[in-house]
Amino acid sequence: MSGTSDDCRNMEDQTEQQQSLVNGNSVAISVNDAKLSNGQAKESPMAIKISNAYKHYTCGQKRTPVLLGLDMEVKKGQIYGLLGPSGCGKTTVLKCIVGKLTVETGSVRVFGEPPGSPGSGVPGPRVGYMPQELAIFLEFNIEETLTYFRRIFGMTRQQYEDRLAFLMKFLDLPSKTRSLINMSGGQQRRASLAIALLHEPELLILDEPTVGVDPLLRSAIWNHLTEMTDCFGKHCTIVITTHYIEEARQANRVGMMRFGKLLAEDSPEALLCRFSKPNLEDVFLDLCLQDGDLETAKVREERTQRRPILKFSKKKSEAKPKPTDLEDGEGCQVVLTNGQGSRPKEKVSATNSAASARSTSSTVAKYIGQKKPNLTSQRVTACMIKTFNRMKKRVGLLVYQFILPALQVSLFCLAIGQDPKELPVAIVNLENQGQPCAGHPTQCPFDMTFVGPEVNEHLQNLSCRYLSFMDASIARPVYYESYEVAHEAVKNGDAWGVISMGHNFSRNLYDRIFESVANEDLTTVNLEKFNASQIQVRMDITNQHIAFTLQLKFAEAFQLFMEQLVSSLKMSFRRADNSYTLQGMALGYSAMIIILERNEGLLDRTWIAGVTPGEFALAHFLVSLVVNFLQVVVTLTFMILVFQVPNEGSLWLVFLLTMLQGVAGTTIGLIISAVCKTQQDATQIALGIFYPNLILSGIIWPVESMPLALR
Ligand SMILES: Nc1ncnc2c1ncn2[C@@H]1O[C@H](COP(=O)(O)OP(=O)(O)OP(=O)(O)O)[C@@H](O)[C@H]1O
Repeated sequence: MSGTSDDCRNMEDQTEQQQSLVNGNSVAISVNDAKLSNGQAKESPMAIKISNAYKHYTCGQKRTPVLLGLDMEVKKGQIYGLLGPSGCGKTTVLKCIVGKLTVETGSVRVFGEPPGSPGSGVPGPRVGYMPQELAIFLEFNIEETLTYFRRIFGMTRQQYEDRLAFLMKFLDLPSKTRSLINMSGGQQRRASLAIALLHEPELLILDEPTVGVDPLLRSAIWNHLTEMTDCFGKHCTIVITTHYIEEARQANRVGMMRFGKLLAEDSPEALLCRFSKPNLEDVFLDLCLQDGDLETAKVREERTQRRPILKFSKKKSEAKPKPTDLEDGEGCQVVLTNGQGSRPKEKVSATNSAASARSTSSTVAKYIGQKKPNLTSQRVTACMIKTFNRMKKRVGLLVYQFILPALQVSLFCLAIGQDPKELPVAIVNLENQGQPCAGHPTQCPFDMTFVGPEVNEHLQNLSCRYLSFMDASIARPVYYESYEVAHEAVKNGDAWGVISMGHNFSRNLYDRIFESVANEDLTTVNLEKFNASQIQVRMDITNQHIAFTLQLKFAEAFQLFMEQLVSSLKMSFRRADNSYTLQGMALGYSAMIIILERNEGLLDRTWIAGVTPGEFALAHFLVSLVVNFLQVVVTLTFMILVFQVPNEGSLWLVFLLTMLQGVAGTTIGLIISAVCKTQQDATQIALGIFYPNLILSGIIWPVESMPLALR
């Protein structure tokens, strides 16, 4: 440990102006900012100002307080190190700054405006954000990743090429075409940092950027950050959180945070001086002791209750926490460590500092002061290209997108809508003593004149002729000698129904037809003969679909039989038309897309880069439209060309209707994606929607049979 009282006195001269108290009304000025001009301290404009911020998270019934009257000030051109133990609320503060979260009481101002306000540029190109999680497209390579953000930020190709070359060298990244998934954890974090640095924003928000980075590179990163704030009229402001408290010695100003408030905020030197400690960790420990070390969760809870979070009082004096008294720094000693974590002025030699300076001078100025430009189409295009690229990378998804619909249609056409096969049907033909009809003629002679059954063998055994029109591949006849036995077989499940015809079926049917032709009035037909000429059908309707199919087949056979018979009698007969409607529902693929991006942290990054929810949704909608178009083409091609499903109307209307179904599916998918946090939730909701849709759509049962309200 070494130090001199002269050093400390110099420091005190500067820190007199700093007043680094959390709730101090005096203006805080960092060491680097305390430049004298005409003998007067020139105050840098404020980049970030957080006043009396309160916030809590709600998880079910549980409210977790996170910010408890936080005050924080960051001036333009500063590197601000936000330090504190895990869970104290650092990330929450950063998210409030970039506009991802809002505070419940108090205010947050970035460049003088609330984040998210129109024209503030935050979220947008004025800010570069590196979240704690990786938040990168792992299936992309570095170039593809940075190109996505280049499009969002509207950088020219030349600017991008220069910056890419610099970042590759500076961050020691491997080949720009290597997939991120094949990189080490440290390389992935550096790629994530490259995204935040790409457009050289005015405000850089870095949430633990040096985790998993080796000391040499960590030092180079700090060096670069320092250059960014030093070289351009102090326009670039950096807020950085880190677990390595000592590396924050290189910041212009540090805020020490605990339990949702700042215990102290000042330059590292001033803090070391005031507390007479050799390092910032010891300073933090001292501050914790002052704040009430070993403060248990219970004590904290009590403190929270004393000062309710949802207090809308504007009286700052009531809400602010007790300031840490740093005023007693008189006579303190500046304690210098052995060069580790020295101030920016004593830079650690950066491996690529020259490259850094070159690059920054060539490109930074182009972005400084740039407000959120009106680049809607550019950002939508960026999101669309990114989504197409992601699809291209995921072969499985591509298969899902285009091959699955074709497979589904094929399965649908093969498995659904076909007639059931080989259904046993009990036949009781008493006219033929219950025996099969082998040997009986089934054809009427051409141009036969009706002369009566006695003299025309072709009109005998009409029961057999009727049975000959039955499609045996669907209704397989099983002959029984009595109705009772046949009925028993149906009851036992050996047959799906009974067709029975009486002893004199042909004669009675002939008489019935003859008499109706002669009298032109069916009501005059003898009732006994009428009954004896009927074909009796009794069905097992436990499976309604099979029962309906068989009834239809029996009716079709009867229609054909009568058509032939009546035409042989030179009578007219009108045949009814059949129609078959196939209805399908397209499933939108989009239900998972937003969830995946959100869970990977990519969505936040995209928001903070300035893409609005509307632009993001539009991009996904347009991509879905293209996907739908191809799906519909594949589906209709299979249905119409391969499976020959008849289309009686306009093909364009069929195409349009199918597209509209796809659009409906996509829209539902986007809504599900927006409201669900996990893929499991989305799957459950999608399934939950599917069944009511299926049941109410009329596919299974006609809508006409439903209660009016359901229709
Ligand atoms: N979405 C959330 N819902 C409920 N609680 C949350 C949520 N996000 C954070 N928290 C809680 O809020 C507190 C502060 O979290 P935050 O991430 O801001 O801490 P941190 O200081 O950044 O921690 P670390 O250094 O470990 O990243 C923690 O107790 C955390 O569990």
